[in-house]
Amino acid sequence: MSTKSMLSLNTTNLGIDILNRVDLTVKAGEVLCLSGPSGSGKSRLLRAIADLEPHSGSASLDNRKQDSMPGHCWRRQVMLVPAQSAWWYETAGAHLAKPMPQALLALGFPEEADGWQMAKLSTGEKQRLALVRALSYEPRALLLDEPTANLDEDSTLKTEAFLLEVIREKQYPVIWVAHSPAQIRRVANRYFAIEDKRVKEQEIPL
Ligand SMILES: Nc1ncnc2c1ncn2[C@@H]1O[C@H](COP(=O)(O)OP(=O)(O)OP(=O)(O)O)[C@@H](O)[C@H]1O
Repeated sequence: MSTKSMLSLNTTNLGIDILNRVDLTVKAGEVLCLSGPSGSGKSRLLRAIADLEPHSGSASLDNRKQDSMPGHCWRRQVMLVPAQSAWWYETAGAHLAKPMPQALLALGFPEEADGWQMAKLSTGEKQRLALVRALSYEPRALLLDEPTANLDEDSTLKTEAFLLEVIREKQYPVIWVAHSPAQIRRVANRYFAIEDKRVKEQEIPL
């Protein structure tokens, strides 16, 4: 059964050493793309929002504040998919909170992928599996760190289309770190870039 959460993801005066005063509001179903030079703090901003990194200021899901709950409860709701994920179990399927046959199929996995040995998966397969794992936990917001970085053009387009469909259906607020102007154009509702230690809104590239 599909459950819509319709929550907005907010940051208020959030800061880390290399980023100042980040105030973002991402509405339900909205994709906010974020770019910036290498080392400008994109991944660390996502980690701070996921409460995995010390920071000042706060983050909230509607009126529920990050610091009102234990970190692991917050992260179940505000799900970070890092550029590189850690894997604990022997098989792909063992990492999923519930069977996800449609998502696996949509991301180009064959039916038997559930039983695949993690050690044999390619980087791109792991990246797609990390998205399926995140969705299997039924989060309420997504933080995606370059989710198609290791994928070829065809898989990139497939993955974008799949994510946009899920985001629309579930109405997740999403922060999506992306470098490619073409991808930003395809997926972003709003676009921000890091400049001079600040996150600034920009025109979506033409
Ligand atoms: N725990 C830490 N304490 C202090 N500095 C750190 C820590 N972790 C990473 N850094 C530094 O913070 C900077 C920002 O790192 P981050 O991974 O957020 O960059 P990024 O914008 O995501 O870059 P890229 O596009 O290359 O992935 C880097 O210079 C990195 O070396």
